[in-house]
Amino acid sequence: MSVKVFDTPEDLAAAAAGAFAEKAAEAIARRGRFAVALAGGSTPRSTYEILARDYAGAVDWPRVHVFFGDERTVPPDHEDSNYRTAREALLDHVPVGSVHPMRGELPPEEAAALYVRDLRTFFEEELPAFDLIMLGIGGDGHTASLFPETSALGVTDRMVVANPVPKLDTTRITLTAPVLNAAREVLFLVAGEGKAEALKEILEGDADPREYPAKLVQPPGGPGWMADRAAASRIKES
Ligand SMILES: O=C1O[C@H](COP(=O)(O)O)[C@@H](O)[C@H](O)[C@H]1O
Repeated sequence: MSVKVFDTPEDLAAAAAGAFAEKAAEAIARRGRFAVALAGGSTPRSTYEILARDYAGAVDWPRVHVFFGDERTVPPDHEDSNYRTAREALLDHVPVGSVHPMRGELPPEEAAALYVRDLRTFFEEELPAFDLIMLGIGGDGHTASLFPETSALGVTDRMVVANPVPKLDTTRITLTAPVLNAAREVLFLVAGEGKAEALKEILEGDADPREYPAKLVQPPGGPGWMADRAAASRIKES
């Protein structure tokens, strides 16, 4: 598995923004639209800011359709909301074609069911073929809101689920592995020393995917990985 390693988180963010723009141009040239699922958490914020600042005129934004890989069960203006991060950093600044937030303010089962409906309406196919899914990882090996040893990990017959996460005493809304693995491209962004051990286990360890759920993400061609030097400090140089 090859990992692109960057000296700083800023270099990583700049490269990720460039990759986003490149994938968008390719998808729009081939299919007339770019359907992307954004990552949550803090890592991608600077990538979104660079896209808003440096790519405002360089991406055909009205043909970009924005979805989310996961959401916290909070209202859209809450500081923990993945939608809020994306809106503040990117979506308020560029004229995207459509935005599809997960409804974190609703009961999570209802939010998951609504998102399934949203995906079906947009993609009109059994499994959505996202042009790009951006993901992060947690220091515990989770990705999207697929946390270690949680019920969502074994789900193969639903696209979106409400996933109870006992250790956080909450429930998250998340795309499931079949959707992540049906994407044309998946790109992981990983920054910081706190992710180094998990990244090593995910890429080089033989632990079960139930322990490191990011291992479940295996789209055709494999996922792409971009990491800063701190996150990549324990993997074999690639
Ligand atoms: O909880 C989450 O964690 C991961 C990683 O977040 P980060 O703050 O360490 O960047 C994220 O990818 C996921 O979408 C998010 O909801």
